[in-house]
Amino acid sequence: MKVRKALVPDIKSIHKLINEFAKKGEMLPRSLNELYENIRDFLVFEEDNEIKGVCALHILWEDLAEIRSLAVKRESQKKGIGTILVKKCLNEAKKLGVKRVFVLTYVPEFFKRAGFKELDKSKLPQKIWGDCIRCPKFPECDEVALIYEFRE
Ligand SMILES: CC(=O)SCCNC(=O)CCNC(=O)[C@H](O)C(C)(C)COP(=O)(O)OP(=O)(O)OC[C@H]1O[C@@H](n2cnc3c(N)ncnc32)[C@H](O)[C@@H]1OP(=O)(O)O
Repeated sequence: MKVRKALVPDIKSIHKLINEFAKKGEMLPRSLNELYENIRDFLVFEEDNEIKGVCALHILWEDLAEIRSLAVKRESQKKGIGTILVKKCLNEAKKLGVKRVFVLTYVPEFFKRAGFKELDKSKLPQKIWGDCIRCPKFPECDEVALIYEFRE
């Protein structure tokens, strides 16, 4: 078992994993193009030569990053993989010097267990809404915003 940076040959598996959940409305879809362009944001959880989980950390501004596209294969859920991936992304954000990491999600309870606090979406800077125009739900966003702040 290992968590590692995603590689180009992983993208098709990552695409399938994310979009299976996206088809059911559980998370936002990602195109192959977006995945290749942002590959350096992605971590994968690999076990028995299979990608069982994926998560991305996207830096947005001097003091703000976003955790995106977290997905764990249905049969591998509830074994701690999602938490491991989120913690790795938070560690990376800390190392990079980012002070706050937010998520937009339909599973706020999972992120609360990982130390995130719920936040009024309107408190997030305008900059983050740039990507929302491509979201199928725009402008009726029903995701919950949560934030993780590192202590000084
Ligand atoms: C920013 C975004 O990307 S939001 C998109 C999130 N992704 C999805 O919703 C896609 C479908 N869901 C999944 O892939 C997974 O269920 C995930 C990623 C949400 C959770 O991954 P898992 O590996 O199952 O989580 P993990 O085993 O680390 O669970 C940690 C804790 O959260 C709880 N938890 C897991 N999923 C959920 C959930 N959907 N709602 C509430 N609590 C949850 C677990 O019960 C566990 O609690 P415990 O510590 O008391 O036992």
